[in-house]
Amino acid sequence: MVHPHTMAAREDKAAHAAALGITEVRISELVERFYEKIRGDALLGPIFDEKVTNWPPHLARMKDFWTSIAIESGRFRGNPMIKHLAISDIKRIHFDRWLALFDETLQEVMPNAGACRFLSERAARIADSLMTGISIHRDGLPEIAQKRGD
Ligand code: HEM
Repeated sequence: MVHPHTMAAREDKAAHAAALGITEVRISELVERFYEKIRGDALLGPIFDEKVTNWPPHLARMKDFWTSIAIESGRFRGNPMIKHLAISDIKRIHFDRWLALFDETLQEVMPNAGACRFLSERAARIADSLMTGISIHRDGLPEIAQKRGD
């Protein structure tokens, strides 16, 4: 049985998405257009070209990912941190460019400012946590290094 609290949270999420006009069709459009821009981008295109050899499954996963975030939890099962740790030389500038293209696509696809803001904030938060994870993986925790005196 699904726990009643889980059920309530699930309904809240679906209701929130519906109120903002975030639908599966719009998420699908968002993902398709966003990765078109990414592939044509001078900074990000080459990174994706190297890693993604088969686009349809990647796009399907990303649709599941955004559906999980915005409409219905549990659609996506994956490990974004591991995937991004495996990209050498990924830096803040890449995330900033990624977020700029994402925001641009939101404006084209989503029906109102509230939907754009919601998805933009979620993307920015995830980008920050990926970037933090990548920095710690590379350089260790600066506070700990300081306490060690190195
Ligand atoms: C610097 C910017 C970024 C680059 C270059 C990048 C690149 C990639 C690459 C190459 C993959 C692996 C594809 C594959 O192996 O099939 C991937 C997967 C993924 N990315 Fe990113 N990404 C970036 C930012 C983000 C951000 C900000 C998010 C979320 C808001 C995100 C969400 C994901 C997810 C959910 C996956 C699938 C993970 C999985 O399958 O377990 N990415 N990304």
